Amino acid sequence: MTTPAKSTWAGVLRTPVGAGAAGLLAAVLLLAVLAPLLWSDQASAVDTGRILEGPSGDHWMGTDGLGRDIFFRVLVATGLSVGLALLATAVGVGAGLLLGAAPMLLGRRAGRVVTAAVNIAVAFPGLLLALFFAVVFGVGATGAVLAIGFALAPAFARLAQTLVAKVSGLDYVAAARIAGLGRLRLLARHVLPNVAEPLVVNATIAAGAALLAFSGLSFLGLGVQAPLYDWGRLLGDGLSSLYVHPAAALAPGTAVVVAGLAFNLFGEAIAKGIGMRTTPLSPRPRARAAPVRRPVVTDEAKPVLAVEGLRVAFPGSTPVRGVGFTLRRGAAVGIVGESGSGKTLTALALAQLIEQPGEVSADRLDFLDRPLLDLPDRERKHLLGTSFAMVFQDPMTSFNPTQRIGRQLAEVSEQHGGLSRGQALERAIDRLQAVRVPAAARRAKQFPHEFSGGMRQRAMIGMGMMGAPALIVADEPTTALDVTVQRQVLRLLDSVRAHEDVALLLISHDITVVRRFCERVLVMYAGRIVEDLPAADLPARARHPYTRALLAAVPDMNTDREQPLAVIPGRPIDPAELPVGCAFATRCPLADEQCRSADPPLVPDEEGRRVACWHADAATGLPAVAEEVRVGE
Ligand SMILES: Nc1ncnc2c1ncn2[C@@H]1O[C@H](COP(=O)(O)OP(=O)(O)OP(=O)(O)O)[C@@H](O)[C@H]1O
Repeated sequence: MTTPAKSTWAGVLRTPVGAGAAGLLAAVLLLAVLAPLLWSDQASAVDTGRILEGPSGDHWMGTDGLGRDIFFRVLVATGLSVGLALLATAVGVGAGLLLGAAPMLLGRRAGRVVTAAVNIAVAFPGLLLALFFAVVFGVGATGAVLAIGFALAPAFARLAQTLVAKVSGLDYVAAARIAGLGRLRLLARHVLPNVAEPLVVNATIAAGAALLAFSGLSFLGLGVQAPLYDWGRLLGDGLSSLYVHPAAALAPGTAVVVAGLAFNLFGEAIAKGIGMRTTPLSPRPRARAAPVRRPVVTDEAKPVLAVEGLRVAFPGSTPVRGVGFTLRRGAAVGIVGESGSGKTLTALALAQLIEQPGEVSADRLDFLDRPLLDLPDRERKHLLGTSFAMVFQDPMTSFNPTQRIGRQLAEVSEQHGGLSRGQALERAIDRLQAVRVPAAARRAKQFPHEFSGGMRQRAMIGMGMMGAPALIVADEPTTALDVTVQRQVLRLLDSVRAHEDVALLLISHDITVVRRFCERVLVMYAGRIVEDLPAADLPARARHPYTRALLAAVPDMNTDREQPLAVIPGRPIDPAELPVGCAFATRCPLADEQCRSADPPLVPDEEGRRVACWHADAATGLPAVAEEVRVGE
């Protein structure tokens, strides 16, 4: 597990509460180690002549029923009290982590059973659980450690579950999955280090609670047994003579309160410190307050993205089969195709977001001239985090509903751009302004639900621009929006592309959108690119029967509204049941025996246009505008 960055600790220690709590905790821990070594003899020395004496110069806190010095006994008891409390906390955190990570390690079904059990256990009061386990494990220190440990476990399991689930959904964990890491390694290398901070903070606070619980069990006679003694036992012993000699109970009681406070205050101070963090935990590049500039310097003539033979395979199907294209700075390329043609999987594969059991392979997948599939995790994460922006279909699920928009945008620059919290927030406001969110400074403080759909999508684009993106992949970015807002968002993407010199890959099922905003169009069918042509060539020079059918299915102002809408006959192909020949053959008016027996290759012509059809030349005779083809006619 990684510990919080040095600067965070330094920050915590600089605050008065942090410094006080740290000093107090250090004293308690030091005493726990040294007191049993230094004063054990004085603490156990019996003096029958001075039984139950009150405080005096010889015995600052008086003596107990055997004339032993209470002050020394309280000091020596620090070792057992703190040691056992820490042990119980370790048991609780360990068991909690195991239970919390179970859904990730065991898979969905077994994970659900564990989660249900944890949910039930969390509902029981901790002290009740501790008493129950104390009875199960028997009276004594070991039993009490296990009892308190297991009583703490459900809360830690719940916390670990939430944290693990949150981190598991992050891009870099998905990326690590694609890199083929096993579940255990994924947990150890990518998940646990990222959930360590809140767990450590909670464990510190829980240690205070364990100390209290342990004293309680010992006080009740269920914990530490004679001749051993901890604060709880001393408290129990002292209580019997409370009216004669209150110091005998007050001294161990005060020790419990002070030590408990030390753990609690220190835990709270760290929590606050983490919240006030002014530098990212990792990685920490040298960049300072200056606006984030392009982190990867590339030869402008080189493509931003070069893809060859991209494949996405799942057990039993290969929904993306050999996709290849290049994208240059400032260029806009569109991918169109019906639902299920593999557009989204292509985008996810580019962003390294395909999850197991899916597998991505490619003859070439170079982003900013770096082979994405071969880069070390950390480098790939940084490269994608700074230069690759993704705008998803549903603006509602793109943001964390519990965090303010500005904070979510700022996080990107804190993580990857090396900006401080304040600087990152300033940049977030600037980016929100850039994507034309009105009153950006005020809006930055709002939660996602306070934004309209279009504004959320603009904020998402703004988030993509927190770094210096070289590529924006927008997957159906306007599907969830109404028509006027759709236009605004598309225009915004277009202006970002033009002004920031960013490459844009626009994915849509709507060929008219792609035609309008992109200079090149890739038409996908059954996981392959079947045609690649300049948008200006649509509709006249489209040579694939599928492209022409897509165009023909788009109604326009001249479409006769009395007639049923045109559709492409037949159904899209299931990637698990691909035919031997051309996948479009069953729906194609030009299909013949050759089409049914051999899949046509994607062939470029002298102008760089590519088409995969045995009858590409004949296809230009097919209708490509809506009123020319109607189902049922
Ligand atoms: N996790 C998965 N496991 C197996 N098959 C999948 C998985 N995800 C997607 N597919 C299949 O891959 C094919 C392509 O899916 P993809 O989401 O890329 O299509 P799309 O063209 O983006 O369609 P839409 O516009 O509906 O999102 C579909 O047939 C889909 O069923």
